[in-house]
Amino acid sequence: MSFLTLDHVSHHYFSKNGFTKALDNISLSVKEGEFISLLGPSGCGKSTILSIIAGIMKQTAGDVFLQQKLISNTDLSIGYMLQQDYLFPWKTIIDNVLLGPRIQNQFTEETRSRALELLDVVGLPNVAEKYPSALSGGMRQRVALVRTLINNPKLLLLDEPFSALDYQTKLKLENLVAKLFKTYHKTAILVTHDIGEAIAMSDRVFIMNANPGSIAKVFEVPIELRNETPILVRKHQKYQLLFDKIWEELDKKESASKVVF
Ligand SMILES: Nc1ncnc2c1ncn2[C@@H]1O[C@H](COP(=O)(O)OP(=O)(O)OP(=O)(O)O)[C@@H](O)[C@H]1O
Repeated sequence: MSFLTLDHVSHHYFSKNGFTKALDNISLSVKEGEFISLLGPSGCGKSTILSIIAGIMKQTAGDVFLQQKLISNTDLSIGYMLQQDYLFPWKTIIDNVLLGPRIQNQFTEETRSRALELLDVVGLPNVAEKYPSALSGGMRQRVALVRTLINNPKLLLLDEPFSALDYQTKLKLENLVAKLFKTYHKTAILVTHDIGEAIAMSDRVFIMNANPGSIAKVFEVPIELRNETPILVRKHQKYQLLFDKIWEELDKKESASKVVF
């Protein structure tokens, strides 16, 4: 049964620059516990899809269902993680993590214990009373991950969460997130420009067309790759084969948009 369903979703923006048809008739479904990635040329509507699922923006047409219920803008069962960590510099790490539950009047001592436990799980056992400026980019992004997980969301939306990090830190965080999400059986949608990251973390990879955004092709990641860590998966022959196929598909789109290198 589908956990998340997008049913003929279209979206148009109206701005001072005019009318943009961002999404055209997107239909997809994600199973519970599944990890999918969205890959596609810049401007194909990946972030627009996440904003609609998160309930931040209302689509122009179509419906979005989470566990068969229409998504509302107050749905706390959806967590959203972005490229920037958006930690408040004047608040300690623990206060940053607990900000959401406090605003939602859901703070209890149990929430605090859970926050400390999650910081421990992501390898940050001694940072609770520190300020964000004392942490590296990778550490801050791990705090952002804890802040996203503290509400125990059923669905996680990840918008290029590792793209600002150096390569080594990025691989380590991919590893951590993949392990954590498998352990907690989380359903997730990752937006990325990195083919390797999409293959390494996902069960399925969705390739998008631009102008307007639509789903062009869906690649299933072979089961052997799904059981590997994101670091080891890159050594697999099937990884290379899938990488080449996805590259070819994306290359067609870049050529179609007349970007020549
Ligand atoms: N607030 C907005 N007002 C007007 N047009 C917008 C707005 N946000 C996005 N768009 C347009 O909608 C289309 C889809 O944008 P979106 O940011 O969802 O794409 P994306 O695939 O996430 O891009 P990128 O990979 O560059 O982050 C683009 O043509 C963009 O210019």
